[in-house]
Amino acid sequence: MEKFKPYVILSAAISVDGKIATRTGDSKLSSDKDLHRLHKLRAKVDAIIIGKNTLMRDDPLLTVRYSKGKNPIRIILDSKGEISDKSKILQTSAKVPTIIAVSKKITKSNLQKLNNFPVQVIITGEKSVNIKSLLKKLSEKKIKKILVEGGGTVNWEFIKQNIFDELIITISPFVIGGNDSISFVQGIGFDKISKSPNLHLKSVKRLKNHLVLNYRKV
Ligand SMILES: NC(=O)c1ccc[n+]([C@@H]2O[C@H](COP(=O)([O-])OP(=O)(O)OC[C@H]3O[C@@H](n4cnc5c(N)ncnc54)[C@H](O)[C@@H]3O)[C@@H](O)[C@H]2O)c1
Ligand SMILES: Nc1nc(=O)c(N)c(NC[C@H](O)[C@H](O)[C@H](O)COP(=O)(O)O)[nH]1
Repeated sequence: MEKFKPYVILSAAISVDGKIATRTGDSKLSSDKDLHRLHKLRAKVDAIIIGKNTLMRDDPLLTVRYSKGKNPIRIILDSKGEISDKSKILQTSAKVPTIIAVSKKITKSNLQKLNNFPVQVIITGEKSVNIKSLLKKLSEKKIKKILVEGGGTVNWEFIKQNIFDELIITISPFVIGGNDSISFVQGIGFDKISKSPNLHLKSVKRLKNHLVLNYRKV
């Protein structure tokens, strides 16, 4: 493990066929019990990372609401700074610390839009956000533990670049199917099983019809 890197947990709720959202972007897979578990976990990390598409589709708050505890810093990967100024994340940025990570592709007007809010903008990467460099900057800010809450494109980047330590996956009792629905891990994927990270199944917890699997990278 590189010394500069914070501890990274990838988290998702998947259908039994490995999807995190339908082709229309409907992603409500967790049960209330599972959301309580998720919010407890949020309270134990220093920051949460999501991708721009998840923000645009879900308009999340990424706060701790179903359990007690502090809100982690919210970090959005948004290469061109395209998120809406009406989004809940920007609208609540005075109350919850928020970082928007962008690349050099951001336009002046989008940078100006983000700077109208009390968020920190981190510019790294040529086309998309350079995640390794971002993690290094976050570790310099004493951010030690990060929860990555997807979506599939972001998950692939962390897995492809081998910059995660743990996976916490809830298997929800639904089957979604479809070539155009979103998988837990998008991107081109590995061409050989041997290229996949090796995972050690650390625990299995049953929450009624939902199964919470905790894997560590070997
Ligand atoms: N069920 C779940 O647990 C769960 C969790 C999260 C998201 N979702 C769903 O996933 C869908 C969105 O997933 P997605 O795969 O389309 O998008 P995503 O949320 O992974 O966002 C991808 C976008 O992030 C931006 N980005 C910037 N730098 C990047 C980098 N270095 N690497 C990767 N992305 C970078 C780019 O604009 C990119 O297109 C939504 O429908 C959401 O509801 C489900
Ligand atoms: N564990 C989990 N189960 C789900 O069923 C689901 N849809 C997500 N999705 C993660 C993504 O980051 C979402 O946008 C936030 O879970 C919404 O977060 P808020 O409630 O607004 O805090 N995550």
